[in-house]
Formats: sequence, C-alpha cells, structure tokens
Amino acid sequence: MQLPAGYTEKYRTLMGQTEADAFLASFDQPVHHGFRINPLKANAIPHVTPLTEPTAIPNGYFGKVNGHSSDHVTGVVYGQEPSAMYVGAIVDAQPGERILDLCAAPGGKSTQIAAGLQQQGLLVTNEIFAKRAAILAENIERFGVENAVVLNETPAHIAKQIPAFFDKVVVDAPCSGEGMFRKDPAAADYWTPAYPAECATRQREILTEAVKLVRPGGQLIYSTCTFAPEEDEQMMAWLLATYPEFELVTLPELDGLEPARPQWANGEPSLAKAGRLFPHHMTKGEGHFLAKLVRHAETDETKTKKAPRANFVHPEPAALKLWHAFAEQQHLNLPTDDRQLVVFGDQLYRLPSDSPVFGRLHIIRPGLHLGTFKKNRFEPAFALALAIRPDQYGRTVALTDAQWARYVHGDVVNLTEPAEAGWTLATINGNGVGFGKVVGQTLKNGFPKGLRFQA
Ligand SMILES: C[S@@+](CC[C@H](N)C(=O)[O-])C[C@H]1O[C@@H](n2cnc3c(N)ncnc32)[C@H](O)[C@@H]1O
Repeated sequence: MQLPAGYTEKYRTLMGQTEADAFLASFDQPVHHGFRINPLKANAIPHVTPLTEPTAIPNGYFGKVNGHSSDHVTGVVYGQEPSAMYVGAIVDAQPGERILDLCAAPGGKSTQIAAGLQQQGLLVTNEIFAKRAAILAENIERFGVENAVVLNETPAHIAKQIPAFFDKVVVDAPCSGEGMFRKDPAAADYWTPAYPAECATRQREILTEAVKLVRPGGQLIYSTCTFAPEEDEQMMAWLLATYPEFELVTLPELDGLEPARPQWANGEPSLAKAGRLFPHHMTKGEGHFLAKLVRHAETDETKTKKAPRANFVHPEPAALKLWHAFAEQQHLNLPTDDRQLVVFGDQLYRLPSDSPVFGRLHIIRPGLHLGTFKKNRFEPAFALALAIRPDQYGRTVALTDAQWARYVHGDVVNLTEPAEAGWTLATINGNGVGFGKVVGQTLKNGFPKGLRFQA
C-alpha cells in the first residue's frame, strides 16, 4: 500500500532500516479478522460461525462474523480485531468490580469487560458522541449485559460527578489509528507528520480527567491502535511525570505482546512495562499499544470516596404491581438481589448494584431495560429477551432457521404446534432473540422495527 513519505521516513529513523523494512512490508499483508464468543449467553457456542482457530485471548477466535447471522443478532459473537482483544485481557475484569470504560463505542472493550464481570459489579460505559453512544447501547443490549450504565458524556463531566469512584478506568483513546491503515487505506491519506501530536493533545485532555476517576489503589488502563510514540510511550512518560501517584505495572505474558520502547520517549526504564503488538512480530493482528497503571493508595484512608447512593426514581406502587403481575404470569425468574428497579418516564430498568449518584450526567441506559408500562399492562423489552436465559422464562418457542429469518424480517411466524397465548420468548440455538405474542398458532412479531433485515 502507498504510505506517506513522511511516515516511512519516521519509522526508518525510529526503528532502523532492517526492522522498518519488515514493519513497512507488513502493511501489504492481509488484514486479520477476529471475534469473541459471549460467555454470558445460555449457549455460548455459535450456531453458524466456525470456531476453528483460537487467538491468545480467552473467548477469542480468528475469523469473520456475518452481521446478518443469528450468532451476531443474538449476541453470541462480537466481531473484534484480534490485537484489540488484548486490552480486555489486560483489564482483567473480576466479578464485583466497578469499571469505567471512558471512550467506549462501539463497545468491543466494554463487552469484553462485561464478560469478565459476569453480571456482578458495575460497568459504566461512556461515549462522547451521541450517535456512537446509541450504537454502544445497542451492542451492550445485544451482548445481554445486565450491569451496565451507558452514558453519553464528556470525561470532564463524569470526573466532576463521580471522582475517585472506580476500581478500573479504561481509556481506549481516540488516536491516529496507524494500526487501522491496512483495514482502511484511506486512513493513511489522512496522516500528516503533525497528526500524532494533534491526537496527543486530545489524549492528554482525556487522561487529565481519567486520572481523577480512579480510586486510590485502583488502576488506569490506556490503549491506542497506533504506533506513534507521541501517543504511546511519550503519553505514558507525560502521565508519570505529571501524576507521580501513578506507576506502570508489568503486563501479563501474552503471545505477541512485547515491551514498549522507552527510547521512543524520555528513556524512563519503567516505560518498558507498557506493551506493544506489532504486525511484523505478532502472528496475526493489526497492532496496539497497551499500558496499565496503578494509583498509589493514599495513606489517609478518609480521602477514599465512599460510594454515594444512586439518585433514581423508583416505581410507584401501581406500576410495581403491574411489573410483579407480569413477572408472575410469565414465570420470569430474575434472581433477587440488591439491584433496584428504577423508572425513566414509562420505562422500567434494573439498575446495577453499587451505582453512584449520576446527577445530571446524560444517561442512555440505566442498567437492564425490563420493559414499558402501558395503560394497565406491562410489555417486556427486547433487552430483557437478550439478557435472560430461556430457562428463566415460562413461555418459550424455539425457532427453526427459516422461522428465525421470518422473525428478524418482521413477519408473523407460523408455529409448528399451537402454543399458550401471551408474551413468548423466541429463541434460536438456545438463546433469546426477542419477544413476540402468541395468538393461536402464530407468533406476532416483537423484533424492533429499526433492527429488521432480510436474512
Ligand atoms: C478507539 S475508539 C474506542 C473503541 C472502543 N473502545 C471499542 O473497543 O469498541 C475511541 C473513542 O473515543 C471517542 N472520543 C473521541 N473524542 C473523545 C473525547 N474528547 N473524549 C472521550 N472520548 C472521545 C470516539 O468517539 C471513539 O468512539
């Protein structure tokens, strides 16, 4: 591929001739695709997507996902570039943690974090641009995540509202995207010698807020999909110099992951604890930069922020009655725990445990969407169908491939046998695909209009 002259010169100077030749030649190699399977689903084994070649990352596989397959539509698989999967592995989410994904759309890292949290604890997933935040919310919903709050906010607003709150803050930063040149050669045309420094300015602004959000003793995870030292080693050198309470920690040993290059910044030896994935070294992947930092615990423990209680509107008794009646009639079995029911207009959600006061932050999804209050009745949400296991719901109908194609197209589905009338969970391959109302021997379609397609 045609790379800008300034680009090739830059990496010849940084790497030396021999390595630069191999690095630059890698841009003419094929793009590698990958996906992760979703351990949150009742059946995490895809229906049509082959699991032939695992990546070095848990649940990761090489291969391409068909966006119109039942595997994608039921959230059993999530397409993700193979080296991007390393970020989630380094976050290493554990059940019960409070994690913030600050630059999250479309949701690759967030869905990976959600898999690690196993529906316990709190994932706050944020995207600054509204259109991208809507896509993020859709992907979180399809993945069946129950414990995520989706925000559409600036990092500064979040830092002001809930400082020092999170065990882990992830900054998968907007960057010059040099690791995307193979996938999108037009991105290379956008590159100028000054572009990485422009991106670095924005990254510093984001990190200035991100550091405030990490609790003492908590971790900050920083990643980019670019090779530019200005956005990688030099960004970490700046962070360490500006925030001495942060320290880089050694990354786990993972296939293809190599130490970052202190000589590309100020020579500070600890920068080698950050990691790089280079396309001319790792077996298959587009490349990434990764770093994990810990914020030293403060000696004065009183400075550690206690979790403020969430400020949400709880359902009125009449609304609660409708919800309980629905759950009882449909034999919906949601485990009882401390998750609170909250209402947003006529919508009912289940807020994740440990949610803080979000104040005026712009929330897109306050947890799992359970459904809508209509006059004297309750209608279940699409998100609920994707989050529950079929054995948590009383009425289910397993669709054949042909019936599923009709369902996702928005058609009425003729059932092979009569079924009990009422709200029914349609499934394929053992996973929920949406609700529909059974009438006689037909399933009236409940697949959201905006998602319908011809399979
Ligand atoms: C590399 S992408 C994130 C990819 C995502 N983490 C994933 O795995 O799917 C960076 C994101 O940062 C967002 N962004 C751009 N400017 C930002 C800013 N000033 N503050 C926070 N996020 C920003 C972009 O819209 C983009 O969605």
